[in-house]
Amino acid sequence: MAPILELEGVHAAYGRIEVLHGVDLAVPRGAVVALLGPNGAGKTTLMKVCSGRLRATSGHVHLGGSHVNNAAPDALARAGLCTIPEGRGIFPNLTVAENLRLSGLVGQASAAEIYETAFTRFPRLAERYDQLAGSMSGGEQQMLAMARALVTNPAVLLVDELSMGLAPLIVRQLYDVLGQIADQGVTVVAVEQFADMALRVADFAAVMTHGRIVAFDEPDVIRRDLAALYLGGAAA
Ligand SMILES: Nc1ncnc2c1ncn2[C@@H]1O[C@H](COP(=O)(O)OP(=O)(O)OP(=O)(O)O)[C@@H](O)[C@H]1O
Repeated sequence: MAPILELEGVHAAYGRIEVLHGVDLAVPRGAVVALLGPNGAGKTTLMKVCSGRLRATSGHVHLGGSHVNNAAPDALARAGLCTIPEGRGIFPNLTVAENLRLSGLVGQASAAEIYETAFTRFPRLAERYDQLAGSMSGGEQQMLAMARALVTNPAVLLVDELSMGLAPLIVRQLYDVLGQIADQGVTVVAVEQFADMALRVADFAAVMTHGRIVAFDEPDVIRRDLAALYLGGAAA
């Protein structure tokens, strides 16, 4: 089956400094792909290119078979690509309910449908319906970010550092939910520093160092080779 998200020879830069040096990545439809790599490897930059927040200077990005290099973030969202950015992208001064209603606009769902989707998956958010998002715990905020993504009914979900600032137990629970979301047919790409957590639910893992993908394989293979890949970079 053709990959749902595919990158070919993608280069990207901040000003004159190139950060992605020819990224090739094929994300199979319905899979969970963990995108691993050391600090500064370019993982977040790759997410930005995929979600239309940074233009590739060359190369190709395909979503569902369509060429989407220069597509704007809102057009990509309508095409089924949803991003949970580093820092979660929620509105801290709005309530849980308001945050959910805003995201639902993308899919044109009613408020009742939005709440049902979000609260079925995350009952704890229902208890905090009127609470300001910024006053919730980090784990609850990440649940809200995931719920906001879910209500857009995405085909592909890009998640950047789900674990950021959270206790390992919470991270484990959130990854379990991500696995359940994937079981419903959503393709997931999860950028993660804590390789173990992401590899537990991943179908495949990609390792990025120095702006290139240096390995793509099943989690057990990547787990075994991870240290060498991080250190060697160009070894694979
Ligand atoms: N807005 C920016 N302007 C200039 N350089 C940037 C910018 N954002 C990132 N960089 C640089 O690009 C490189 C890749 O950064 P990126 O955030 O993509 O890496 P990462 O793999 O996600 O790292 P981390 O795991 O630490 O978040 C780094 O050298 C970083 O300093």
